[in-house]
Amino acid sequence: MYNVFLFADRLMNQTMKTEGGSDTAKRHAGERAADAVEDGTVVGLGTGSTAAYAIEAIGQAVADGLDVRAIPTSFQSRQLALEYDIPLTTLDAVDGVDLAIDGADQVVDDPESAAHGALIKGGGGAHAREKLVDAAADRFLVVADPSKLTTDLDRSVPLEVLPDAHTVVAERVRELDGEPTLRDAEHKDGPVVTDNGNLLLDCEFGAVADPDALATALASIPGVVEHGLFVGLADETYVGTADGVDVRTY
Ligand SMILES: O=C[C@H](O)[C@H](O)[C@H](O)COP(=O)(O)O
Repeated sequence: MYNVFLFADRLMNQTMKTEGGSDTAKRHAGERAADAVEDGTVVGLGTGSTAAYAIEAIGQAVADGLDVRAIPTSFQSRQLALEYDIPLTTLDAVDGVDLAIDGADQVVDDPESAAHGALIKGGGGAHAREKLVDAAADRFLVVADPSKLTTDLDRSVPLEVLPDAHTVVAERVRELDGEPTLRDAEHKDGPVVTDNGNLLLDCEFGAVADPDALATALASIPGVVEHGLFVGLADETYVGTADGVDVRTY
């Protein structure tokens, strides 16, 4: 019972991080994604309030006998996996990742666009390890509620940067017509420090016309550990609704 309250408390904190979005929709997306986890496989556990519902459902399946090994993408997802007794492993201890389930801050939902299925991630600062695991997976399944769908990626793009590099990276972002802001912590003086000991720059570019080109430009800046543009990585998005789930396949 204690674990249930702890989970609910954590989930509430995660949910407060996101603007909008229905918990019912998130739960539907997460639970349906957990159904895709097959016996005997390696699964990547994403981060955030939507992925947390998938982790909860995988935990229940494990309690019912499902055999999986999971690779968490953050301190948060590792803690949830431990609470649910989901067996854990690491990327360097497995031959591959069968399936990764992860949330997103924005998902391009426009079949006419070359960017259909492109994502912005990193609202929780976890995108570096998320990209590592999501990109390694044979199948990357995004879980989202309808508030995440967009025709243009127009939220700020998070960059995880080496601490010494934040001013020089910020200057390079301005040269790309972006406006960088060092992410401040809410319950600590100073900046957010990621799970990897780095800092975060949230970079406003307006509506990103060519996510692939911006991703290439950001990746080439020395000191950038990882950016939050996920282009060409997602295989499917499960969009939770009040009644069920709509599936996008790319
Ligand atoms: O760094 C955080 C991750 O990229 C999350 O997956 C993303 O922020 C979505 O989180 P949520 O499902 O809470 O909106």
